[in-house]
Amino acid sequence: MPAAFDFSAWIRHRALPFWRARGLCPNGFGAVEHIRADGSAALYPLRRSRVHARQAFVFAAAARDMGTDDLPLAQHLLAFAHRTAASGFIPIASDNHGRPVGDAHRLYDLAFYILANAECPAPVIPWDWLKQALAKLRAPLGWWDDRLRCAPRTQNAHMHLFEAASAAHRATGDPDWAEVADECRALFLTVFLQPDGTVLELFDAHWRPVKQGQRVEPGHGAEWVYLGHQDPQIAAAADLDTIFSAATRALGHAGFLPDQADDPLAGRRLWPQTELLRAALAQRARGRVLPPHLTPEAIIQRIAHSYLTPQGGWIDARDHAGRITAAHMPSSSFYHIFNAWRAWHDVQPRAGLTAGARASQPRRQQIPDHNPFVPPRAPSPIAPLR
Ligand SMILES: O=P(O)(O)OC[C@H]1O[C@@H](O)[C@@H](O)[C@@H](O)[C@@H]1O
Repeated sequence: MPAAFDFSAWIRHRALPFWRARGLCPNGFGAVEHIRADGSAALYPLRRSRVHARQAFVFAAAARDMGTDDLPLAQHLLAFAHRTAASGFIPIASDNHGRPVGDAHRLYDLAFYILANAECPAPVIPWDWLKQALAKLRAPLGWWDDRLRCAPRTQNAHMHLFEAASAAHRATGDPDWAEVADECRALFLTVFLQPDGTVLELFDAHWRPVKQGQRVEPGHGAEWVYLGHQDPQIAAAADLDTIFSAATRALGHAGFLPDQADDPLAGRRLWPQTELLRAALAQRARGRVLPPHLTPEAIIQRIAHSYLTPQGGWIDARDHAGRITAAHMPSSSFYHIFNAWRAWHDVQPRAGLTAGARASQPRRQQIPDHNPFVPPRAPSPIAPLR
């Protein structure tokens, strides 16, 4: 089945202009936390630190892969994120005057600082600063989730640290980042991944799974299938087919991944669907024959019609019955969408390229501006650009 939805045209001509126009603080204090359903930027809610870094990643990636002029914007966002951490600790968030709020120094947020820095052709944040920031969270095995060593410890933060450290190693060739990735990989293979292919989320200080609140997020299983496919050591050591089967066992009747497995009333955010798309692309690249409802073409159509808006925004969450539950579009979801676009176009991470060579090799794709949704779809509840 040919894909009717033009993902590239949507990203270039709808999403990037929409988020450039509305997703940034007009006073220069980073990215907004979300855009409201009426299309207006929400200027007052606190902006989580990860949001500036994730949007920096997206704009740097667009500059690199699509040849857009977004690199200065990415650099501005990441430099702002860095400034909010002038104390040496990454705040939980910043306010609409750019002031840091909290100093938890979360591993999860730091992972996105590292990832965005690696995406830029030259570091915006000194790599040594990022290494020191990580050293503040060092644990006997892995890293603490924040500087207060709050429990439970999470696989999620280490999954994103694995992604970021791998990117930092590709960008710099620095073996220190390879060591960070090695440790996260080992944790995945020996602690997080279960024999039945599920991935547990929560652990105590000694990496024993906690019982209370323990859960399985199939979106994370799907994410590991893609990350594992990109990583020869995981691909050799883990059974990606079993992980893919475990994640897709949770699929609802309409073909969407719920946020949580084993809960018939679980809602479904946008991001598990983009991770399912990446996992399906990985499985196909590995020569697996996918059932019709799990082909990448089928998944992208479902994403386009259930979540993406013609204006370049998104409906971020629906409940188990498909009803819209998100009142706004979080900026943080663009990172997932852009990564899915990368996988869809098989844009591979490029190892061994120097920063200068990367900067001079943007993929200047010519993408015509036409309706990315073919055939025309029902009007979106999101207001058009004014
Ligand atoms: O909830 P936000 O910040 O949009 O993040 C969206 C999701 O990203 C994924 O990669 C995971 O880390 C999830 O646990 C997280 O919920």
